Amino acid sequence: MPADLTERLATLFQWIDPGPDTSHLVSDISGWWRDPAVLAELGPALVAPYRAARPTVVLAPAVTGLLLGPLAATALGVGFVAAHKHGDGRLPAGPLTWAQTPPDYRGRRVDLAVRDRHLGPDDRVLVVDDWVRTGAQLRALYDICAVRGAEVLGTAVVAVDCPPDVAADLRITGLIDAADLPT
Ligand SMILES: O=P(O)(O)OC[C@H]1O[C@H](OP(=O)(O)OP(=O)(O)O)[C@H](O)[C@@H]1O
Ligand SMILES: Nc1ncnc2[nH]cnc12
Repeated sequence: MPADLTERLATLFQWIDPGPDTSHLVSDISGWWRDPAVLAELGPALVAPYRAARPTVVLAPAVTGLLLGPLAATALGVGFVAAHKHGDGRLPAGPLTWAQTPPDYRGRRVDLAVRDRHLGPDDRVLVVDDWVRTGAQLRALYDICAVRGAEVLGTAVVAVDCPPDVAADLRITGLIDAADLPT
């Protein structure tokens, strides 16, 4: 993890109390996008561990992945594929491959879909996301890649908040350990 970037990610992060109707704090990562130097460095830092494996495409889930994925893809000079969530009202038309997640960090099972024409057997896929807790969404993305015959190289996230065995199993690299974010 690049030490200077990691430090700035921590400085720009906040936990927010959404108000009296909510029992838990929510993460606010908007400061990462607002800082021009961090925004410019995120893509190159995320993809650095995977360059040698020559990914052909970056895959990321809605909604935050739609921001981070293209930063990573442009850093590599490859294209970007979005994974859409059922229920967000913006399902794409045409042939799709679906997978359902195990229960995620909110206890939800999420249905994710990827356009078939954008992912295939010639692809070596780098998955990108902002945060990983249970790995549920990543597992569904890996399932979709398997159905499409694409090879998953691993996942690059900003904040690693999962047990080490999950990180090892899913080949996750990160820019900051969530334990190092301010409380
Ligand atoms: O490891 P997991 O338990 O799967 O949790 C991590 C996922 O959950 C968050 O997304 P969320 O569904 O909250 O969507 P968002 O990007 O719209 O915030 C985060 O962006 C990851 O995709
Ligand atoms: N964005 C996020 N994704 C997963 N787990 C989280 N915990 C706090 N914020 C989170």
